Amino acid sequence: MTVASGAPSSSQALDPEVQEDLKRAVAKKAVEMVQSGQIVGLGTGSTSALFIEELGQLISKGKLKDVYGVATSYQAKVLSRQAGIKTLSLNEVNRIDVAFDGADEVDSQMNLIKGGGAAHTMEKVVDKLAKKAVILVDQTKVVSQLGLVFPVAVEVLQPAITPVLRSLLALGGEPEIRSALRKDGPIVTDLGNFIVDVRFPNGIKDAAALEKEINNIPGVVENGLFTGFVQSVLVGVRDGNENVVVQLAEAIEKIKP
Ligand SMILES: O=C[C@H](O)[C@H](O)[C@H](O)COP(=O)(O)O
Repeated sequence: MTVASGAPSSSQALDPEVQEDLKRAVAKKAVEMVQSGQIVGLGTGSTSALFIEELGQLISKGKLKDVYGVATSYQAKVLSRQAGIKTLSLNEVNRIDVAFDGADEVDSQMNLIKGGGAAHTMEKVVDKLAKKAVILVDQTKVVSQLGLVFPVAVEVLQPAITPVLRSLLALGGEPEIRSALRKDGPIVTDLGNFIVDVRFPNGIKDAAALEKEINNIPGVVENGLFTGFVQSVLVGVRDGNENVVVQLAEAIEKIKP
């Protein structure tokens, strides 16, 4: 299965309303994968927010029972509460059956860039602990090479920011401390750290190696490259007839930008 021909390439922006329709269609499809009694990892971001809303509706209609969420962020926790989904902390569960999460970029190997919402550290913990991680994206997120458009988010301990910036430069990146829209100065994550966005102007050739290299820098908490463990991606696509189609890719080499 490939993403439908006629779909705009990932570099082409979609009308925001169309993109929202694709995300909604993916969220609706994804909740069909949840079963009663499951513990579900809940990602962060606009696509995950739609998933949480749809999941809450199934729970409130009684179509799903005894489902608990494990939230990856403050946002996911608040949205879950609003949607009527009970959440448990990671320390209160002995398993996560399945995690649903968004992404900023996905390549054909199902490697990801995440962290546009600065939540990638706990997302990586929850997604990797889950028996299965399902990634929810619209067609604009599918790329031929990671990093050509989106920077890699790196969560950094505040006192280590300067040496970490130096090390990221030495890796060939162009690091920039993420600043807040409505606050002067850097954003501080749910975990109390800074975020550095690192651009790699020629794209990322070996995402798995770069993920490890960045995490080896002392002072780095976690970076937004997710490599080698995702096996399911739901992609919302607008086909040649302008219909919304949701495609499930379940093996590497199955997603084409
Ligand atoms: O930190 C945020 C997350 O990694 C999000 O899952 C990612 O940025 C995708 O978000 P959205 O669904 O809003 O594009």
